[in-house]
Amino acid sequence: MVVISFSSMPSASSIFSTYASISAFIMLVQTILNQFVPRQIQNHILNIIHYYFKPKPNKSTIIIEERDGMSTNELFNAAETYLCTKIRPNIERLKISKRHKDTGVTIKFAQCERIADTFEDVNLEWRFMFEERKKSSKRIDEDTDDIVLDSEKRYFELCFEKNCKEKVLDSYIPYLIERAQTIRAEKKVVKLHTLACASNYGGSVVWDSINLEHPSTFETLAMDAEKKKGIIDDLDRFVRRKDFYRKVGRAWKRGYLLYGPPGTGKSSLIAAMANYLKFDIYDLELTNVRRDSDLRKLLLRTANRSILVIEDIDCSVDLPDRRKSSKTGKDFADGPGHCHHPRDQQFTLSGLLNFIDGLWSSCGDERIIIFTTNNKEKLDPALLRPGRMDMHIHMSYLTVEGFKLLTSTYLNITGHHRCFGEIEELIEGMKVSPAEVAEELMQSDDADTSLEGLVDFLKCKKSLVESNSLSLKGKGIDSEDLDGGEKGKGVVGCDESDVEV
Ligand SMILES: Nc1ncnc2c1ncn2[C@@H]1O[C@H](COP(=O)(O)OP(=O)(O)OP(=O)(O)O)[C@@H](O)[C@H]1O
Ligand SMILES: [Mg+2]
Repeated sequence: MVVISFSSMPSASSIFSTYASISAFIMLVQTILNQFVPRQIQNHILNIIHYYFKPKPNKSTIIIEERDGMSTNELFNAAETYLCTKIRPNIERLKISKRHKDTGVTIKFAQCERIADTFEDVNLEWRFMFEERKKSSKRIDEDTDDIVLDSEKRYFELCFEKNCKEKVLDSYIPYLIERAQTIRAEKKVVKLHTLACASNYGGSVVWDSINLEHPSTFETLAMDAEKKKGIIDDLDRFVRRKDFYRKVGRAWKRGYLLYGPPGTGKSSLIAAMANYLKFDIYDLELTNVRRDSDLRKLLLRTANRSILVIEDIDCSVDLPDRRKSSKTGKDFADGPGHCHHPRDQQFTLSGLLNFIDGLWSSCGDERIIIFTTNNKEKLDPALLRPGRMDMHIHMSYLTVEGFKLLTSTYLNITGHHRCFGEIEELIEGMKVSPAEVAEELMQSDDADTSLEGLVDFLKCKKSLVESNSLSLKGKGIDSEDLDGGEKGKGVVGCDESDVEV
């Protein structure tokens, strides 16, 4: 909610509705004084009348201070961010700074400034002001958690015609907040939060963050174009559906399950999603979490507009299923994806799922959760049931279309190359991951050498696969059975059983 204070005071001139009536009044007084009062006293009286009755501009002023008590005034920050995009050459002094983790410089005003703006035909004048404080006041810097001494009071004055007050409050201020959010989102550095052991917290795990430098984007991902568009549209729909989620009474979260063989781009897709949405990633390494209570603490310390990632869910930790853990209270089943738990591991799949579906998702907004696995069929059914993961995305082996994208990003080849025919035939007849091909394309600066190397690599892999499958057939084993359930090698895309909410 925005708290507003106006600084305009009722003036004597407000007694008169127009400038014309004030002027008429002054002329009348002057005529009377001319007849009865000596010249010197006349001037004195007229000065007083002018002082109190001079026509005042019909303006309102909003004051936006930097602090509201001890807290930061978000409107001040929004105004500062917004106005820095309106800086004209006439501004003489600016402060610029860059912290270690920033990608660009931050611009701030260095002296009192006036900046004009217009919004739907309303003329607005901003004034940046600061005053020396008699006594410095302490505050905590929200970025660094350091205690800072403020020796000056900084604020903005926003002046406009009085009759535009409603438009300014109801439309211009929300517009300014939204613009500032967009500007900040564009400049935002995506962070990767990983688990670290904090010795000063009794050895418990805490989040530690670094800038996410992963350059993966949707443009560089070798995927079927239509499926890629499907994922982008899904993300766009998710972020703009705040009111929808509220209306239907659902927590504003979305779950994705990425599955497929190693090196097909599951982690790259996560990075592409984070870079696209500018959401931070929380990489939850389950093997480092011992108890449900630790998990809860960690999840509650994740921020809004973030992606919680649990990679290799089938093998990162043995997660006993809900039924067995609730009945026996101890650790559990053998079988696919289940091995014996270490004794001190009091961590359950139900703990994870309950918390994610329940309290965690209702405690924040715009949460995305992504599980990845190489073996979807080994996952606990509790994870796969409809409604749990909203979209199942199958990342599969390289297609010809994917190969074309890789050669354009890695080798800048957009047209044809003499090796393409042979490579495409080889790719169509075998299972090769984008990671393997990408690795070959990086072998040389020279495109011809890289592509010739790729042909050799693919031929070699093909003959290896063929001789392996021959020897397996000799032992009566179907090589398809050893392929982690990967059926065929269709393009990367959504499963037929994808669940859409
Ligand atoms: N679909 C793809 N498009 C473009 N590059 C890809 C793709 N898949 C893999 N790569 C390349 O291969 C590397 C490894 O891929 P990535 O780590 O995303 O695979 P993964 O599916 O997560 O594998 P794993 O199952 O082993 O975790 C990436 O850094 C990227 O360079
Ligand atoms: Mg991965």
